[in-house]
Amino acid sequence: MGTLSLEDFVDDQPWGDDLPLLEDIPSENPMPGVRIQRLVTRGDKRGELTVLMSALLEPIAPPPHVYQVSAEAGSIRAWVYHKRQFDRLAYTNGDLRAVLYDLREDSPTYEKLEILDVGAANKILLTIPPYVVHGIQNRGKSTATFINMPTAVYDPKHPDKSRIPFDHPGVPYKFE
Ligand SMILES: Cc1cn([C@H]2C[C@H](O)[C@@H](COP(=O)(O)OP(=O)(O)O[C@H]3O[C@H](C)C(=O)[C@H](O)[C@H]3O)O2)c(=O)[nH]c1=O
Repeated sequence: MGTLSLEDFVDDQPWGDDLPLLEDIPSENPMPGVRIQRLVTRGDKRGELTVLMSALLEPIAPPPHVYQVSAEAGSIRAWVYHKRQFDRLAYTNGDLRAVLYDLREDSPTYEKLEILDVGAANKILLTIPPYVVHGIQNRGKSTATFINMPTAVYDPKHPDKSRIPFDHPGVPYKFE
C-alpha cells in the first residue's frame, strides 16, 4: 500500500463557462424590494449543482437561519407577511405558484398582485421585503421542496410572521 499525502490532491476545477451564477429577471410592474433572480444549474454525469445565494457578485446580508420546507401536492401555505425580515426563497424543484400581494399603502404597487410559477421549470431566488403578503401552492402531483434563507433568525419568543387564512376574502387571489 502506498502512502497518501495532502500533496497528492489537485486543485479544484471551477466551471469553465461564462454563465452567471444568478441573473436578475425583470418584472413588468415590479414591486419595490421584490427581486427575482434566475438560478443557474450545472450538471455532470454525477448530478447537478445550483448556487442558491452568493456574495461573489455583490455584498449580501448573510443568511443567519436557513431552512427547507416541503410542500405536499396541492398544499397551500398562505397568507403571511413579515415586519422586519426579508425572505429569500430558492425554488429549484416541483411545480409551485408563489403569489405576492402588496399591502404597503405607500407603495406604487399597493394592492397589486404578482404571480410567479416557479420550480423545476423556472428555478429562481425570490426576495420578498417586509409587509409584502405572500403565499405558495404546490400545483404539481408530487411533493416539492424549497429553501428559505431569510435575513433574520426565526425567534420562537417573537416570531416575525403575521397570518391570515389562505381563503381570506380580502386578498384578490383564490388558490384552487
Ligand atoms: C422556520 C421555522 C418555523 N417554525 C414553526 C412556525 C410554524 O408554526 C411552523 C411552520 O412554519 P413555516 O414557516 O414552515 O410555515 P409557513 O408559515 O407556512 O411558511 C412557509 O410558507 C410561506 C409561504 C413562506 O414564505 C415561508 O418562507 C415558509 O416557511 O414551524 C419554527 O418553530 N421554527 C422555525 O425555524
